[in-house]
Amino acid sequence: MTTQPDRVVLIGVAGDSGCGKSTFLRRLIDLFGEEFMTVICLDDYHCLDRKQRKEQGVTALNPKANNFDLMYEQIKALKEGKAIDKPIYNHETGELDPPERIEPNKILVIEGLHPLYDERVRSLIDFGVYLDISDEVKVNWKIQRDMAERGHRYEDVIAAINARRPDFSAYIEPQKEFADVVIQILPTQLLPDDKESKILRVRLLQKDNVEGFDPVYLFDEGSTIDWRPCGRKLTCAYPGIKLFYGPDSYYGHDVSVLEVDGQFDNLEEMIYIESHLSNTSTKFYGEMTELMLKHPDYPGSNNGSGLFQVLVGLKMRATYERLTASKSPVAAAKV
Ligand SMILES: Nc1ncnc2c1ncn2[C@@H]1O[C@H](COP(=O)(O)OP(=O)(O)OP(=O)(O)O)[C@@H](O)[C@H]1O
Ligand SMILES: O=C(CO)[C@H](O)[C@H](O)COP(=O)(O)O
Repeated sequence: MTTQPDRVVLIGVAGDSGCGKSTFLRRLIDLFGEEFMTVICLDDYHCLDRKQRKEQGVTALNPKANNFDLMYEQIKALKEGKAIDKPIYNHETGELDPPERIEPNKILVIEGLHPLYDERVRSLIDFGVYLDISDEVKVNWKIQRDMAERGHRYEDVIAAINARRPDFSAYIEPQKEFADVVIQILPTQLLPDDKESKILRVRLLQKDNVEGFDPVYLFDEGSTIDWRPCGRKLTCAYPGIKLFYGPDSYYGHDVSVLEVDGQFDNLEEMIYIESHLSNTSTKFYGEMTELMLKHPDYPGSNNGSGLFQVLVGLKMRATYERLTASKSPVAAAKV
């Protein structure tokens, strides 16, 4: 069930398949509530089905395989409070199913390969995130998932990743530039060689000077800080944990970087980290920790990826509240 919103706030979540978008979306539900949030997977705008892509020798990442005109028209209509009949791409058959009716909702999330690709669609987005998984980590996650859960062979997983690489670089990666925040997932620097990417170094790149978005910072805004938290207050096994905060430049934009390398042993102790962060957009002291404690079972909950997904979610909520406050304070208070 949805309610007719006064203002539809549009969130874009960009990233490759298998890079953690679903986990991130589940965390957003904690902040917005399932009823007020509608998610559209942009795979539904594939205009070439699996057979046609094969015949024409293009991947799903190629803009030719996607109908950006329709995507723009329909997302715009939803933002204007109008219902749409959205196509459905069926991943089981590789074909398009009959369209489904989508009503506007308070929060509309468009997730997938191309939310920030088309200039017109991009101009509608109120907050955009790009999930940037380094090649090394992507290969390890995909191998672990596709071999264990989907019965794929190692060589096939590698071949599939390699086949997508050129189009990924040409059409997906350039979207990083347009995101308000990028979550980068990299191999740890705490160990000389972590072959399975068990320990991660996760960076949150937050664009500076974006209206209404105040980047989260550690200790002192604008400073450069390396922090090894006290082992008595934040327990963590070998190789430990390291945080960093500081300014940087990214695709010509000034950004504030927050980084966590390593993993947390005890999520209760996140309160120690939370007490040293500012501009988190929490509504009460401990809210960030509470949100992390809700889902200790989600992938990445014990490292920077879970922490940054929660922080980005809090920033999205702040954007929602800012954009709806002037229109209807009652609507904002309901979420
Ligand atoms: N932060 C993380 N830490 C470790 N593994 C992760 C993390 N996020 C995701 N994964 C791994 O990647 C897999 C895919 O995650 P998820 O389903 O959230 O991604 P997705 O982008 O929605 O994928 P798809 O588009 O293929 O459905 C998970 O099952 C898990 O194995
Ligand atoms: O990158 C993808 C996004 O999910 C898929 O590969 C794309 O949507 C094509 O799907 P399928 O392989 O099921 O035909």
